[in-house]
Amino acid sequence: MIDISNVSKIFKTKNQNITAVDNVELNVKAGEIFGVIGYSGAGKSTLIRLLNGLEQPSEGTVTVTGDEISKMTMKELRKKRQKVSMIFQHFNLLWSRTVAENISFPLEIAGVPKKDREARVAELIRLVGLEGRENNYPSELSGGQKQRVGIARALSNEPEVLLCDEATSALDPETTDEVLDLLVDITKTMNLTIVLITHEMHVIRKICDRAAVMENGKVVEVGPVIELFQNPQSEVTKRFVKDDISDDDHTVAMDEIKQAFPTSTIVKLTFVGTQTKSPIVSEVIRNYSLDMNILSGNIKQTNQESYGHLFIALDINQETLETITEEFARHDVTLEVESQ
Ligand SMILES: Nc1ncnc2c1ncn2[C@@H]1O[C@H](COP(=O)(O)OP(=O)(O)OP(=O)(O)O)[C@@H](O)[C@H]1O
Repeated sequence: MIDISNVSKIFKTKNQNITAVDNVELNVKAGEIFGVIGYSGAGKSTLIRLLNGLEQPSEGTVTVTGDEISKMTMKELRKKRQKVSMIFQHFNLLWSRTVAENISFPLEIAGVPKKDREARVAELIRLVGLEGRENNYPSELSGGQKQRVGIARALSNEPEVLLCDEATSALDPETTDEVLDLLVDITKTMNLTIVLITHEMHVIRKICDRAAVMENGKVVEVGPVIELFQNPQSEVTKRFVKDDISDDDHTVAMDEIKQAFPTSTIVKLTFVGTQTKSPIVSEVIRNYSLDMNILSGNIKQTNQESYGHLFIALDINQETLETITEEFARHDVTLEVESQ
């Protein structure tokens, strides 16, 4: 679907050459939500702009749905951008046009007849949940609603690829989640492939299938999101994961916990890509008639799996402990004894 092969982008300024993208090799599969994460200056914006020809590579090739972007003429690129569309952090709406007129704009440029445009705009407005707002101006909308207009506009020409440039960075956490949910929905209903760039691991965790981590223009790590969380390799990935989990609190409290439950066995359950949605903990506790206290925990959800940990205090004998350890293991949950 998308193939980035040995791509570098060097900006030549008066005083220096800046390597914004450094020998990057990436593939994105059809139907995937692929994330690129990195701190400011890592090269994310430059990389995503290479995908629709807003930048041309200094070296290497970028191929999107069969077309090598750097070989295309301006006219071909303009047409291609209807199929590889983009949404932006600051929405980039036309302020003197209403919601409906903003969404209609790319259709006008593509020469779609008025009647077809109106039907398509109405459909898009429904799709992004903006019914009743057709005649409002962008200044009359909340940030989340503005981004919904941006999404509807980007979808008007039925793209194959949607590029998202920090699309939720200007939004509050709740609105961010709503917009992310909308992106997941439209990926499925419209057979889209999404490439998004972000500096927030939360965004990657919530909706991406795979992600690449960038630093100094290079991709330092790439893989399924759950693997990046379970087993981050590079320092920068570890920092992103740690910021998202922020799970240090239990170590501080463990001594107090032991004092509070002197006769209990304290165990740590680790969920590593646990696929089951069934409440496995309560199931095991019920089946073995155990007494349990949940002490602390941090379970996070990726778009498919759970990961994280839970500390619990149990009144349990050794034999049952061994049995439930096996039971949890069958559900991809690891049980470790912290204190007995
Ligand atoms: N047009 C340009 N001319 C010169 N240097 C540029 C240009 N665009 C980007 N750069 C430089 O390339 C490097 C990567 O920038 P880029 O904007 O791609 O990073 P980023 O990860 O998207 O960061 P941010 O999140 O802050 O936008 C930076 O050092 C930046 O200053």
